[in-house]
Amino acid sequence: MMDGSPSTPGKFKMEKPSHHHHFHHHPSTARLLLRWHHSSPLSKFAFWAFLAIAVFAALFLLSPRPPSAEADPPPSSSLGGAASGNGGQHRRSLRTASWGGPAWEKRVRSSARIRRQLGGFSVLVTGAAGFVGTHVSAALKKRGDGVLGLDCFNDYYDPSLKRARQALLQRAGVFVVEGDVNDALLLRKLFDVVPFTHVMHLAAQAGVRYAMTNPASYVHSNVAGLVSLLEAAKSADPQPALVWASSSSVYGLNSKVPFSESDRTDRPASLYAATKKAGEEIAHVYNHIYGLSITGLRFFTVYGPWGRPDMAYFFFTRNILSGKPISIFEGPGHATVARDFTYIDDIVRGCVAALDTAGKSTGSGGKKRGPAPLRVYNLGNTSPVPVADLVSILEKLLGVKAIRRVVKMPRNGDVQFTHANISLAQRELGYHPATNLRTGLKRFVRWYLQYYQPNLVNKRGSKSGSSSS
Ligand SMILES: O=C(O)[C@H]1O[C@H](OP(=O)(O)OP(=O)(O)OC[C@H]2O[C@@H](n3ccc(=O)[nH]c3=O)[C@H](O)[C@@H]2O)[C@H](O)[C@@H](O)[C@@H]1O
Repeated sequence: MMDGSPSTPGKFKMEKPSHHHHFHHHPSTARLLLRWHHSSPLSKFAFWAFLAIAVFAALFLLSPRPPSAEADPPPSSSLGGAASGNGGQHRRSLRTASWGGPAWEKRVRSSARIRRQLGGFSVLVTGAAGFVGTHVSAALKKRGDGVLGLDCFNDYYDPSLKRARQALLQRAGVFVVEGDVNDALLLRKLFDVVPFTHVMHLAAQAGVRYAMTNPASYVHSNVAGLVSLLEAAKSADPQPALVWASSSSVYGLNSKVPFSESDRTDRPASLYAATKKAGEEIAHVYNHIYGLSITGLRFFTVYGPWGRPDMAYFFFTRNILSGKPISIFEGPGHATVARDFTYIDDIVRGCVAALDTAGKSTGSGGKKRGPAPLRVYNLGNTSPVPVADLVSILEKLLGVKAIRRVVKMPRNGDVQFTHANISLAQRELGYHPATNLRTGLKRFVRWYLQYYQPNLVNKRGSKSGSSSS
């Protein structure tokens, strides 16, 4: 398994039960038993109490882990919603639903309050503690829109990174409610408390290869979670306009480049892609029946500061720095594997433009009043880079040679090549990506070192003046 692999439900290895020990053949066990026999009632009580707690803790830890990642939700902490599920596997939660109440509602309202004069939005951002969600939330807040976040803080990747993003947002005045998009009660409550003008739906189970490990998680977040959200949005009055994250992976085995929105998307190569494609079809239904204004954005391999540790550029950096080998995939016949890597700031501009240009939903209270917009856009960089070149850039920026292992691309859902045609987004959203991979990775590396090795950076910084540009 690759080092960058996320934590998975399977990561808790069950120890083989060892209760078939024949302790009467075992002198030390026999001695222990004898001692136990003569021990005081108090220490026996302590023993049983300890055992009960251990069993309880083990049951909790071994229960299936929650689903989604980047963005999407189960509970915990003081504001957690109801227990989140994972397809058929529901994670047990020791916490009870604790959202709601006047103080909580006040926080929600205050975070969602519009603070600019003309035409401000009130936006519910799902997956707000995710990579893209954090950046979009901060950008909207900065220009005076009201922003309320929702995130489940699951452990698909290190939740402490999500917590750090949450802290960042909190300082900016964005409250991130902890809860699952599958929690219909919580969603209804949020729409009752705030008349959201827009929803930026970024909660999802991301990652292409992890879909082979935990398929249920993709169905839970990307299909059931999306439907749950659309149900809440269509019943809300007023109905919000919805912008959500689809994926470049929907192009699947499409070999016509660059990929245009009108190209075939009926040959996904991964379950992840299939759930995103399903999302696009589901969007059509809710637009058609309920008059919801919906915009799908097909993101192309988004990278940058505060990024996702499960993505290649991120764990390559980690491995290069720690002297571990990295696997660079190649296609059949040594064919290059390449991605249209897109920098986060460009993506944020695309997201905000999609919100700005989203027409209104026409329904209310679940009834359609007229046709509403249904749109889909590629948000890429239109400049694919081979993965091997990405590694060379990282080597230069880090000043460390990578230990490269070129391996045949495993049959794990990856496609060989992505390349976005962005002319539609250019025309209709004014989307003009402005960051090449070198510049974007430089900013990523600067953030990475500051975040993970602040002491080293400060030392280096004090020797050479400044490490940033
Ligand atoms: O464009 C998208 O919609 C998708 O972009 C990324 O998916 P991916 O492009 O596969 O990004 P990485 O997982 O970071 O992989 C980047 C490249 O590195 C390659 N790779 C990955 C892992 C590895 O060990 N070696 C390796 O060469 C992959 O084949 C791929 O070409 C995200 O992870 C998805 O969540 C997102 O939906």
